This record gives sequence, structure tokens and C-alpha cells, in this order.
Amino acid sequence: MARNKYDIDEELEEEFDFGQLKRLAKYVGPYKKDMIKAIVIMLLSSALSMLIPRFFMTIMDVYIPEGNIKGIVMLSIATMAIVVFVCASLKTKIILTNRVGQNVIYALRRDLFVHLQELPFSYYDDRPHGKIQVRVVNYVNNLSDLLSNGIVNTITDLCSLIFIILFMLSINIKLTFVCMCGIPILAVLIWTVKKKQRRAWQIESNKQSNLNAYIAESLNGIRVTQSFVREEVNQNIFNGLSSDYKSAWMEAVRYNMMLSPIVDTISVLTTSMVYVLGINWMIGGEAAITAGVLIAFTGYISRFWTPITTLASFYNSLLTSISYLERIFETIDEPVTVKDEEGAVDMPIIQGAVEFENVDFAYEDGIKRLDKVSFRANTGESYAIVGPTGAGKTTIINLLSRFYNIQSGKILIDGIDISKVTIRSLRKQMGVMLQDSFIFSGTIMDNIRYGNHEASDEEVIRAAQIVRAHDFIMAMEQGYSTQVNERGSRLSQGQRQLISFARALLANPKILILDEATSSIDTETEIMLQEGLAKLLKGRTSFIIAHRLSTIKSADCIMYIDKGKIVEMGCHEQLMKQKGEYYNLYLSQYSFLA
Ligand SMILES: Nc1ncnc2c1ncn2[C@@H]1O[C@H](COP(=O)(O)OP(=O)(O)OP(=O)(O)O)[C@@H](O)[C@H]1O
Repeated sequence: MARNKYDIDEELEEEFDFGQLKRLAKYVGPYKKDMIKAIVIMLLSSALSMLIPRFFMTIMDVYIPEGNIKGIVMLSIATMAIVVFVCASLKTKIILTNRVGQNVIYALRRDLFVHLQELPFSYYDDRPHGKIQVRVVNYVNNLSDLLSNGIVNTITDLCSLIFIILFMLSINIKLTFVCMCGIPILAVLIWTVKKKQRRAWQIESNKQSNLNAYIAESLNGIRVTQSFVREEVNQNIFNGLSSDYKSAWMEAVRYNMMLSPIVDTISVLTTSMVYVLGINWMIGGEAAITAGVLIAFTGYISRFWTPITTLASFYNSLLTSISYLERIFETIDEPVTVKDEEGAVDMPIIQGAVEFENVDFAYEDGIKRLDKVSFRANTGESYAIVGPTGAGKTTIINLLSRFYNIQSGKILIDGIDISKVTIRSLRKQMGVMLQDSFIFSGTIMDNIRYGNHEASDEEVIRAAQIVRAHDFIMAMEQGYSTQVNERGSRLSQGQRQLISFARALLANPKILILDEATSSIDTETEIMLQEGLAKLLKGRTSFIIAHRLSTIKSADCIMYIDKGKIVEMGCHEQLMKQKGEYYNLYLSQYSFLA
């Protein structure tokens, strides 16, 4: 039930939020020393390189007329030494800034991932996974340039600009003002496109997110796509999203591209003005303007526009990055709605008594999926939950593990309200096998051990034996060390279920929850599995959801759920005598025996 589908854009923030940059600065904080080192080295190199045009001026106006060869050689050597120093400092800066950039990206990505691990089911119910993934991978990557070069370059370029202006002023004030007269024009142009440019990058990030969401969805559903021969339809949807992304990117880049030619044009115009006016003033007999002054000025003008061009491109990448940062921090700020309450204590060792007291629950506001559900499950007994599709069976067990918060009522384990204990201590004592028997990439041994990472190989094998998975695992080329793919595409559906079953058992839980655990397992294996389970379930409270009633006939108690309410409750014999909903369901499955 995705509120935010691949073809629905995410909301865009109106205002340019400088707070995002402040937050980013906190990530850079730990690497202050490296940043300062890089800035100092670059400032030094920039200050030294400012001397070069001055050297040329001295050579032209003083040493050449004087015929001072020694002076010319000395200044040439000094120029070469400065060039070597500039190259070495550039290399050091690249190493330092890349280190800082990559460390910050690492920390941001880590925080995102850690937070994503904490977000409740409801967050994932509402979003396509592709839109989440694009934030962790692409958006964070896109910050790389801003972080690795942007910050240091901006500071050093700003300082260089100040140095250059000071040096130019010290040579000739009039020519300096001629050179600077293009800056207000540039500032007005940047200000004019700023809003549109920012919006264009926000739209680009939205379109990228949509495309990613669709790719992820299509890959997950590729089997269904191919079996229903939907490739062409999907191709059209993909083309649409891809071309939206392309157009959004072109539009955003158009603004970025505008800046560089504008800077170049202004730079060429002001440089020409410096030459034309400078030469005119020199010919007109202005003593302060000599050939050396004009040559030195030429050197400074080219340097003057270089930092302005880099600052302009930094401004571009800042606008791009802000739109990504907004999404990244939005995810990190997403509230963890299912979390430990203040003062929550660890759940003591669970005995297994479970009680629902008038529990109401809705996934979406106003649509109740459980309505005043109340029942009591005794320690060590097995409870089956049956009922029509969509009745609320999975919802009940989702609430027992506190995957969602309930709206009203109470859920108690051993008399303790589960909302008052830490989630970790609660879930660690439960063995849950969800309908989705997810298999992770890795070995079969790793997959079973997911239920308890401290379990020994023997314990893993023992769990697999109980659920009758051992034989098929041993028949595979490398037994428990066989590599399986994500989602377990090398395994049959039944084999995947057996592996997740073993995983749930390995947690050695006091409360075991099985949601359609055996729906894809053949009857013969299931009968064998039931024998093993009967022994294993002793002393544990279990909740078993099953559509196949043979699986749950022997449960101590069966609850029949319909439309979010418990309609009937009792053991198989009692419910059969009652001749109600359970009886009808049973007859519908076994009428051939009658
Ligand atoms: N994440 C969700 N967001 C919104 N509605 C949901 C969500 N999950 C389930 N529902 C709705 O809640 C109701 C109960 O769903 P639930 O999964 O508990 O049914 P179930 O009895 O386990 O069904 P089945 O036998 O098909 O597994 C259904 O109507 C379903 O559409």
C-alpha cells in the first residue's frame, strides 16, 4: 500500500534551508584538522603565486632597463620554486580533501543505514524500496564533490580573490575597479536564476528517485512480468520515467551550464576594457600605468576570474547537493514511531502467557483492522489462528512482536505490558517466521544462523534436522556451505520455508510465531515435521497461522478470525461440535472425506 508510488513525486521544500548545511558541517567537524591543513596549504600557495605577476612587473620596469641579469635570474628561480610549491600543495590538498569527503560520506551513509534499520514496518509499507535505496547510494554519492573539493576550494578561492584584489589595488586602483565592474552584473544574473535552478535540481532528484523505484520494483517482480508477458508495457513505463529523468536533468544542467559562459563573457569584456583603457591611459601620459603594470595586471585578471568561475561552479554544486541533502536528512529525521518508551525495562525471561485486552488496531487512520480483540494464551500451549484472507491473522502476530503500535487496549506477556519493555529484549525471546521466508545471500548455514548468531554449527544442523531440512541441504553440492542468492532463487519455495523455519527455531524462543510456515511444504514432509515440532513446541507458547487445517488440528486452541474480530475459539473438537465458521471451513477442505 504505497502512498508514495514510483509515479508520484515526493513533496518539495520551498525554502533554501541553510540548516541542512549546518548539519552537514557537524559531519565535517571531526576532520577539522585536515580541512584546516588543506586550507592553510592552499592559502599559502595562493599567496605565493600572487607574487609571480609582481616579479614580472619588476623585471619589465626595473631589471630590464637596469640590465640587472642577476636580479632577473633570481626572480626566475623564485618563480620556478613557487610553481613547484603550488603543484605539491595541490597534490596534498587533493589527498586531504578526498579523505575528508569520503569519511563524511561514510558517516552519513552509516547514519542513514542505522536509522533505516530502526524504522518500523509502517515506514516501509508506505514507500517503494527503490526510493529509499536511491538516498543511501546515489544521493550520498552526489555529495562527494561538494565535500571533497567544494568546501576547501570555496574558502581558498574566496581568500585568493581577496589577495588578488589587494595586489591589484596595490598596483593600480583605477584598473582594479575596471576589472571588478563585471561582478555586480554576475551577482544579479545568479540571483535571478537561483530559485528556478534550485527547483530544477529538486525535480531532477525526484525523477531519479521515481526511476530507481520503478527499476527496483521491476527487478523484484521480473518473474511475474515475464509470465504475464508484460515486458512491453513495463518498457513503456520505464521509457516514460527515464525520459522524465532525462528532461529534468537537462533542464537542471541548463542552468548550471549558463553560468560558465556568462562568467567567461564578463571576464573577456572586462579584460578587454582593462587593455583598451589601460593602453589609452598609458598613451595619454598617465605615469602610474607602465608596460610592467599592464603585464602584471594581465596576470592578475586571469587569476581574478579563475576563483570566480570555481565559486560559481561551487554554487551550482551547492544547489544540487542541497536538494539531495534535504532527502538524506529527511530520512534520518523520520521518526521511529515504534520505539522503547521512556523508562522501558528489559523483558524478564519470558514464560509464555500471552494476553490481548480489547486491542484495536488500524494501519491507516480510520480503517480498523482489529476490533476489540481479546484472548488469553496459556504458557506452553499452541494457538492456531485461522480465518478468511485479509481477516487480520498476520496483524495479530505482528502486534505481538510490536512491529506496529496499537491504538488502544493492551498486549501482555506474563502479565507485563509489552509497550513498557525494550523492543530488543522482547523480540530476542521470540521466534518469528513471517509469510515472506526471506533468504539472504550467503551460505545456508549463515541463513539459518540469522536466527541466533551465537549458535554453533551443531545447533544449526539440529534445528535443520527438526524441521526436516537437513536431507535436502546435505543433497546440495556443498551441504550447509552451499551459497544461495538473495531471495533464495536457487531454492524451491518449500525449501525456503524450511530454512526460515529452522531459523525461527534456532532462536530457542519461549514464544514461537509461525505465519503460513508450511504452506508450500509437501504433505509427507509436513507430517514428519509435525512430529519433530510436537516435541519442540513442548514448554513453548506457539501461534500458528495456517490455511491448511491439517496443520493446526491438534492445536490446544483454535481462534477463528473474521473482519478483525475473534468469532470462535476452542479446540478442534469443540469447534466442530459448535458447527459454526470453523466447522464450515473444515468441511470445505475435507468434504471429500465425508
Ligand atoms: N501494511 C498494511 N497497510 C495497510 N493495510 C494493511 C497492511 N497489511 C495488511 N493490511 C490490511 O489489513 C487487513 C488484515 O490483513 P492481514 O495481513 O492481517 O490478513 P490475514 O488474515 O493474515 O490474511 P492472509 O490470510 O491473506 O494472510 C487486510 O484487509 C489488509 O488489506
